[in-house]
Amino acid sequence: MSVRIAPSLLAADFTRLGEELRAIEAAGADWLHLDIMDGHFVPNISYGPALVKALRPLSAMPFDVHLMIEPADPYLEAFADAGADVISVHVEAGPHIHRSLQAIRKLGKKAGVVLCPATPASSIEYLMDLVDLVLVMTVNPGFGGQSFIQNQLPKISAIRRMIEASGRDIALEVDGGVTASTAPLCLEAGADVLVAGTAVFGAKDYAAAIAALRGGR
Ligand SMILES: O=C(CO)[C@H](O)[C@H](O)COP(=O)(O)O
Repeated sequence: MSVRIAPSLLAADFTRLGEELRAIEAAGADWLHLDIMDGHFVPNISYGPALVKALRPLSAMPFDVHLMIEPADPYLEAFADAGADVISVHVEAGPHIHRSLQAIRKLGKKAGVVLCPATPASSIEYLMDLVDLVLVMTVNPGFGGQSFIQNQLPKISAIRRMIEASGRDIALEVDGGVTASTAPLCLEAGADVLVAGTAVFGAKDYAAAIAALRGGR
């Protein structure tokens, strides 16, 4: 299974975002992960579609937009227009997740569903035909630099089994506290996309940090 590394912009130097984006791409990053926070669904505020749009011309990497916002539906079009390739919504962020996922697909984008650490794998059982990506949060969303919640590993494995059973091409992404030490556990459990903020942007050598996360895969 190929591994894709998606550095999270949240940990980049905000005074040099264009340079940071070019640096991670040159260092071998596969995707750019963009964390959108609303100060309501999560206790933090990050940035919005205007930033996604400003960065879009600077990179050919797929833009992986993680919406930590409630409600999400009124903003899907703005992120699609801004240049997102994948748009992910939280299963906990609204009563009609099927509608949100269908709306993302209708905008011509890949649809992702995200689970907070306390949310069981079974919550997405009836969504497998509507998603192109499942994102398992291994921290409670809202902040970078938190510790990896180890008990999410069986959930990652359970979702890998659900994906295999679906027969569909669905990416399995992990986000939160992913480092060179925790990355192999995530890959062993069945993840194939790793989001890392601190472990990449906090490193002196981005290429070495990304290679360490990939672990030779
Ligand atoms: O979604 C997020 C926070 O809600 C971040 O993507 C995530 O926490 C990455 O940061 P780090 O790698 O430093 O843990």
